[in-house]
Amino acid sequence: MIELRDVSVRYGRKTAVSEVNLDLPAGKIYGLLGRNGSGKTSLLSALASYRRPSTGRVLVNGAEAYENPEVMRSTCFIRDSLDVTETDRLQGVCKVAGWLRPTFDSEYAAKLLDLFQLDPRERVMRLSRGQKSALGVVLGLAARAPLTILDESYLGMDAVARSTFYREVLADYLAHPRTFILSTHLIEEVADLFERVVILDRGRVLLHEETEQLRGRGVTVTGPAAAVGEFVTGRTVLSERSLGGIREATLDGRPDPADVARAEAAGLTFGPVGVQELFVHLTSSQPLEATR
Ligand SMILES: Nc1ncnc2c1ncn2[C@@H]1O[C@H](COP(=O)(O)OP(=O)(O)OP(=O)(O)O)[C@@H](O)[C@H]1O
Repeated sequence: MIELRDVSVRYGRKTAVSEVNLDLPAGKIYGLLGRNGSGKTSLLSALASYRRPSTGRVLVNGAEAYENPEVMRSTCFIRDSLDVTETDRLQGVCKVAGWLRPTFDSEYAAKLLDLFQLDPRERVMRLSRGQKSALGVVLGLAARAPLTILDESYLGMDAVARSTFYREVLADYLAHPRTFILSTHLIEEVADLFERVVILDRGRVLLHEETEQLRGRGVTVTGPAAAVGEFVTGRTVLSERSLGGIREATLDGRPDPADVARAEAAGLTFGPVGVQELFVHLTSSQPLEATR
């Protein structure tokens, strides 16, 4: 269990994280979402003991995390800067990771390098942006750390590499259950991985809930444009799109079951809502109003 108690992170007069309280039970995949500058990296740095919170405490299994060798050994934090020697070859980087971390699986690392088409003899400084991110994912997954934190680890990766990344996170999590925290701006493509979602907004926790519960906060309604227009009148529409005479609207909140039954009888269909749409709605100050 990871507990954050009144955690604040300040840089001089700037408060990046403000009195955050969170309980994160172990053995789940968490998605950490938030707009640019909302404090995700600052919070993760405190969580990973890379930074002492300006106020408050981070506890891992009841023990103070900061400068705690036991906690640091069981935590792997992959961030933008990667914390590796630029002139090293990838095979050397993996070797060092193996020396530093007893749980590091060198065979799995070699398999992942191959999956991401990374040449083990290449030097870190010669990698492209996306390849560097892939190396971060290799190090993060092969570390098999009980707490694995991947901070925007997809940056620059192409669609194939990202899909490999998500597939491997899920497969390796199922084979070796542990706690993952992934921060991302590519919400929809990764949302299915998350068991729980934490949304930060201007340094504060706006929401922490099961992904399914979050999806249940809204509903999509699809059907003939006029009928959908009639149904959404007076309701909050998060987004909508039309194709030919068909319109799909995403609504905030769950309509009354009797209204849904009547609408279904009239040919409208209802479905779950996307996490990204809810995120945009919850973190932007101007939701769309219902229109006919
Ligand atoms: N070293 C620093 N010195 C001063 N201010 C900082 C520093 N690092 C971050 N900040 C500020 O703290 C706030 C939170 O930054 P942080 O990087 O934690 O946000 P983020 O949610 O990770 O953002 P993004 O999604 O854009 O990466 C921002 O306003 C940022 O300008």
